[in-house]
Parts: sequence; structure tokens; C-alpha cells
Amino acid sequence: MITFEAVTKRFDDGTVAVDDLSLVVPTGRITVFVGPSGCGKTTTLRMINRMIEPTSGRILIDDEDTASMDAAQLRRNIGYVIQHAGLFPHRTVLDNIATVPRLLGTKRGPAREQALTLMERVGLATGLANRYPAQLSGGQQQRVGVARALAADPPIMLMDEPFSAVDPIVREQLQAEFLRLQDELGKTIVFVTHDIDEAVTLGDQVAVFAVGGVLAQMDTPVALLDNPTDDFVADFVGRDRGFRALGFTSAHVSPGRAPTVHLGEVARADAPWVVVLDGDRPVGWVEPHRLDGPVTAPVVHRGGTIARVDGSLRGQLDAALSSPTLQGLLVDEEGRYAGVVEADRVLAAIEAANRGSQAQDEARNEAP
Ligand SMILES: Nc1ncnc2c1ncn2[C@@H]1O[C@H](COP(=O)(O)OP(=O)(O)OP(=O)(O)O)[C@@H](O)[C@H]1O
Repeated sequence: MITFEAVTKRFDDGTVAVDDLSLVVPTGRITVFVGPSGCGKTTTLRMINRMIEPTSGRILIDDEDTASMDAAQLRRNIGYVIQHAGLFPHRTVLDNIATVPRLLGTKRGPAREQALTLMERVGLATGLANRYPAQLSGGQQQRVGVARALAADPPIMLMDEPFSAVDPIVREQLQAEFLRLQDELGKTIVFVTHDIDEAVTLGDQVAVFAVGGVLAQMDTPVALLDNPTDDFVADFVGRDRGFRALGFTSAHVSPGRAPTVHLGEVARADAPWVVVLDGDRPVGWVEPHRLDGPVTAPVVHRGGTIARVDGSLRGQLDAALSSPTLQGLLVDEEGRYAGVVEADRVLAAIEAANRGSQAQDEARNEAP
């Protein structure tokens, strides 16, 4: 059990990312943190393994205050999975997965044996063992990330948008496999997402955060959908309910343009945000006024999903709402950058689609 007692995080610049948070993450269950961009989900997650220290309040694991534990030891007992998997690019799949057991002193042979077993467990063909991360698909990379986090058999797993960077079909497969795996393993899992659909699919309980780092509601998925506690939660949950039906609605929003920069180049300084490309693929955004040199991978803001230019309105709205600029990144069928789409333009297209289906319903009702 992980217990937050009146936890607040105020960063040095005065930003209050988490405000007086009290909640309990039960043992052996999946707790999902969901909410709009910037509401403090990641900060809350990272305070559990002390990658970020709280300003005030306490976080307890099974009644022991984490502040009094050795931070390195604490982290070794907590698996951590992030978006884009965060794999070591120069290590093979097998060596990535074996990293923590090796650090903990397991010999190379047994560590590799165990890594092969884990590959099977997360649905990866063992034939991929000697590949490097760049030679894998996004979904395969995420599976390696999950296998690596499981390798030390930690009782607690922290997962920060682990499935956001893959396309919706692979994402659903990963979610289903993850639930199957959790049935076997029964870990204590804290899972961050901005997608309410993912939250209600995966969570035994769901904590909805509002901007300003405030917990708006914590409940089971059913209770959250049936009895939202206030307008904010109703809106957050409700917006997506109608939105679900849009999964199969093809988009008719033409892509817009945004300034771009390639990794290794200097971004133009007159734009507030610039799209970063790696070759012909989009990787995220940068704010040029915060940079004083060429754009490098660590400074790229990678938050946000990427949608197909010819994909569903749902995918495009998800991409726009999860982006720091409220502009979703679009790619063609080969994954090449194809432009951006603003949330309000997708919403307008959704309204137009809704009007169309209402008109069809009315026509059907009026038919003799
Ligand atoms: N090191 C930092 N210094 C100052 N402010 C920060 C720092 N890290 C995060 N913040 C701010 O704290 C707030 C919460 O950020 P956090 O990353 O926890 O949100 P989030 O809900 O995970 O968002 P997202 O879904 O976009 O990842 C934001 O306003 C963010 O800008």
C-alpha cells in the first residue's frame, strides 16, 4: 500500500504541481492517475520513487516513510516504465531487460535466461533478443520497457504513459496483454495517462486530477462514470464518452502548418513552439526561447500522441489535447510528418459529424 498524506510539491519557480494530496494506492491493484496535461500526474508518480522530493507531506510504503529509506534501494524495488520505453540504445533487447538483475549481482548467464523468459511473458518473440531498440517497432519497444521493469520482480510498478506513443491498435493490444499479465503477477501499479478511456479500461481505481495538482475524484471506473463529483470531472469523463463513438469516424480536417526544426539544428526564435523532426519523422516540440543552442533529444517535449493524417477524429483529438501546444502532430501511412491539427478544428469537425448523424436519425424517424 502506498499512502500520500497531505503531499505538496512546489518547484523552485513557485509552480505548485501537486497541492495537498492525500490518497491510498492499494496493494496488488492498478491505480490510474488521469487528467489534462500539466495537472501534476507525473510529478506525483515521481515522488513515489523519490526522483522528485515532496515539499511537504509524507509518502508511506506499507507504513514506512519513504523519506527515511535509502533512495537508491527504494528505486531498485520499484519498476519504472515511461513513454518511448527509455531503452538504452546501445544495448541489445536482452541486455536492456537484464540491466537491473545484473546491477543487483545476478551473473550474466542466469540474467539472460531470465530475460528470455520475460520476453515470452510480455509477448515478444525471443528471436528479437539480439536486436537493438532502434530495430524494433514502437509496440515492441514498449514491451521491452515493461519486461525490463519486471526483471527485478519489484512489488511496485510506476508506469508513465507507457502506451501513448504507439498507434491505437497496438495500444489496445498492449493494454489487453498488460491486464492479462497483471492477473498473473498482482503487482501494485500506479499508471499515468491523459486518456480517460485507457484509465477506465485499466484501473481498479481511477484518480482524476485537475490543473493545479488537485485531486478532483478518486473512485472505481463505474462510480466515476455514473457519479462524477463535480462539473470538472463530469466534463472530463463526459467529453470522452461521446468521443468513444468517434473511434471509427474518418477525419476530414486538412493538416495545418507549423514551424519545424531538425534535431541538431537551431530552431527559429520567433515562434513560441516549433515541431522537432528526426529525419522525416516528428518527435515532439521545443520552445526556442528556452534554448541557447541546437535542438538535442533531451530538450524535446515528447508528451502527446501522434495521429494519422487520414485517421479518426478521435485519434486526432487525442493527439491535439495531449500536446503542449494543443496542436496534434500528424503523420502519413509511412509515419512521415504531415502537419499539425488544432483541437478546436477537430472539435468543429466532430460537431459537424454529430449534426450529420442527428440529421440522419431525424430523417429515419420521419420516414413512414
Ligand atoms: N522541474 C520543474 N520546474 C518547474 N515546474 C515544473 C517542473 N516540472 C513540472 N513542472 C510543472 O508542474 C506542473 C505539473 O507537471 P507534471 O509533469 O506533473 O504534469 P502532468 O499532469 O504529468 O502533465 P503531462 O500530461 O503534460 O505530462 C506543470 O505546470 C509543469 O509545468
